Amino acid sequence: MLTLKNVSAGYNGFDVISDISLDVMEGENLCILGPNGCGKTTLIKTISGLIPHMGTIEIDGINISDMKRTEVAEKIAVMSQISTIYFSYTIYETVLLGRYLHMNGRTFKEPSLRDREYADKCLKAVGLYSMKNKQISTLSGGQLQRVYLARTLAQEPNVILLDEPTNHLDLKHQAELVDFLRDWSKEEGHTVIGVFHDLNLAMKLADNVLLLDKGKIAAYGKTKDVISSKLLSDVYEMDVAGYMVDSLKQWESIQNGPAQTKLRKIK
Ligand SMILES: Nc1ncnc2c1ncn2[C@@H]1O[C@H](COP(=O)(O)OP(=O)(O)OP(=O)(O)O)[C@@H](O)[C@H]1O
Repeated sequence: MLTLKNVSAGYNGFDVISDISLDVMEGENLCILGPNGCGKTTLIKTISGLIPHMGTIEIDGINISDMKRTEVAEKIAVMSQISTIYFSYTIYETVLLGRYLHMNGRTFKEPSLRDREYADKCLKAVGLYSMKNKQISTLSGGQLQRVYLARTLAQEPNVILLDEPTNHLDLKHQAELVDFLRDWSKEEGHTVIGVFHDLNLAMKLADNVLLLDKGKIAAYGKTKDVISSKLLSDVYEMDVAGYMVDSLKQWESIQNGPAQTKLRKIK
């Protein structure tokens, strides 16, 4: 569905990612992992056509360099990171912006019944329907992140690209997002590619993992194979599995340990 062949890209004439080749199939969840500054966001920006690249990126066999930006946007949607809000729209209006491509020249003020129904469907999917008339400037980081997810879904893309989509979400909403993305990716014609720092979430979501190190592929393959590989610890320069097991032991000791002194609720 999405193929990269020997892709390199960067800024001001310097490559940040180089020689990236991958093949993402319909129904697949691919997680991109790697330490800070290794080029994960740059790879997402490259796939979405935001920065120029060398090499080939194809979607359904068509080179994205031969497609108009609107044609790429019909196939690929990027769930943006939270940025400064300059204009305050309502949640509903923000999600409706995701319908722009489907509006065929109609203005933002006159969405069709289908546009409105689809925006509502996306709002229900992220659990924000009941507050759809709130201004986005009044939302918490986690709520805003869910609005952006709804806007991305409203675009009705085949491929969703996510850059650290869970960084403002509480534990429950992280788990819900991962479940949601897994289900969404298994619908016909869908694929999810996401950057995650949380390896546990990546393990829950990913069919395959791409591990980046200094802009190059350090490992690429089935999630279990990449996560269990020694390369993971080499790239992160720490004993990743040991760290995870230690954390788990602490949780186990809490679960199995003696009753804790009762904490008083502060009123
Ligand atoms: N707009 C830009 N102009 C110049 N250099 C940039 C730009 N954006 C990123 N870089 C550089 O490219 C490199 C990779 O950055 P990128 O944001 O892709 O990394 P990342 O793996 O997503 O990092 P993190 O995990 O910290 O979010 C870094 O050295 C960064 O300084």
